[in-house]
Amino acid sequence: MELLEKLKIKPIEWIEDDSEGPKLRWLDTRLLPWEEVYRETRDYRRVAVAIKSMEIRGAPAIGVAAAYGLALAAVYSNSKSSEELWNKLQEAREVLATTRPTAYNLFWALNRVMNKAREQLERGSDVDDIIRTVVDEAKKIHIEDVKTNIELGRIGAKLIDDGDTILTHCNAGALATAAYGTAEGIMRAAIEEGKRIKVIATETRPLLQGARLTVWELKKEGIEVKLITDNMVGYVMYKGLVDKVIVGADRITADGYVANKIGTYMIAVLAYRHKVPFYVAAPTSTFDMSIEGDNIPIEERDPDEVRTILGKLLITVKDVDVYNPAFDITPPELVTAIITEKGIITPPYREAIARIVKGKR
Ligand SMILES: CSC[C@H]1O[C@H](OP(=O)(O)O)[C@H](O)[C@@H]1O
Repeated sequence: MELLEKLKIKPIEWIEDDSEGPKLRWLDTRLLPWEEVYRETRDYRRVAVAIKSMEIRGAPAIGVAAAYGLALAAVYSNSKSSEELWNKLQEAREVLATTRPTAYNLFWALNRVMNKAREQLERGSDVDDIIRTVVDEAKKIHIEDVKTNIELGRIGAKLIDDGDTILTHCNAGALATAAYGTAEGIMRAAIEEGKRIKVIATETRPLLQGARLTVWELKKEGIEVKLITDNMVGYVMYKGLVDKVIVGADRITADGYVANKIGTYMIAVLAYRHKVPFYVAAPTSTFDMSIEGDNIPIEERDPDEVRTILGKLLITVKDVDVYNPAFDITPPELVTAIITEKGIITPPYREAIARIVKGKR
């Protein structure tokens, strides 16, 4: 875990040196940029609440948190047998899996931990061995996410030129992952290589992840960032102020359809119209190889997220009907390239994704 110590922002931490047993600690992103408040728990159900309420948000971060949720369920299950432990893990998986439907990393992480636990169960391992396996797998997912982001950043930085202005949407940074970030990871890597970049961040209505999180994250590290409202993207591109777009992803299908924060599709269309490269940064754990086309489940959230500013200021008639999809879907023809920790994926996507994600030759 020494790698984690070097990173400036650590949004999720597994704490073991506590006399009362291990616990999970996380930065409550809902309170940024005003307050840096850390929460902690030993109860996997509280982790589920943190994911659903978006204290913890961002596809990779959700996966890491859910994996640690299973670890907490195992550690505090008080099971008398391996079968009892397995049943309790299945209950915990169900609670964690029903928090948010779109980010594929959630299901990828839960399945990876459960598969390891099942392997131990089928080998006849005892309760302690299964608990150890679950905790160790969650820790592996955590540290792998950091290493993945760093490698993805290094690979993606090749696409960035000195002097580029990069537009990004929502937050795909350290606050959306275990650390370092995907889209913002590419920005960090480019800067570490000595490239001078500027960032334009969209505010990202309705929950303002761009204004609240991306701006906070980049300013904290001295990275030049300019904030715009979502409806300014067209004019900013019309004026030629954007050299590249880099966004994250919540789920990518086997043929390159990209689910990401609502507003991403609009930006992709504008980038296509203005011939601006539109890059998607995502670890291979975001790819759902079981889906093709735009059949991605899109989360619809509380209407009051649209009716108010962060639940505090009503900005419309209080009972107005609302549509609040948290994500949209960008078709592959609008995506210039998908940057992963295993390489840069370019069209034709179905074949290239199978090669990179599944390692198929
Ligand atoms: C590193 S990908 C993060 C991805 O997740 C965000 O969604 P949310 O804030 O609702 O969890 C957004 O779509 C980001 O691109």
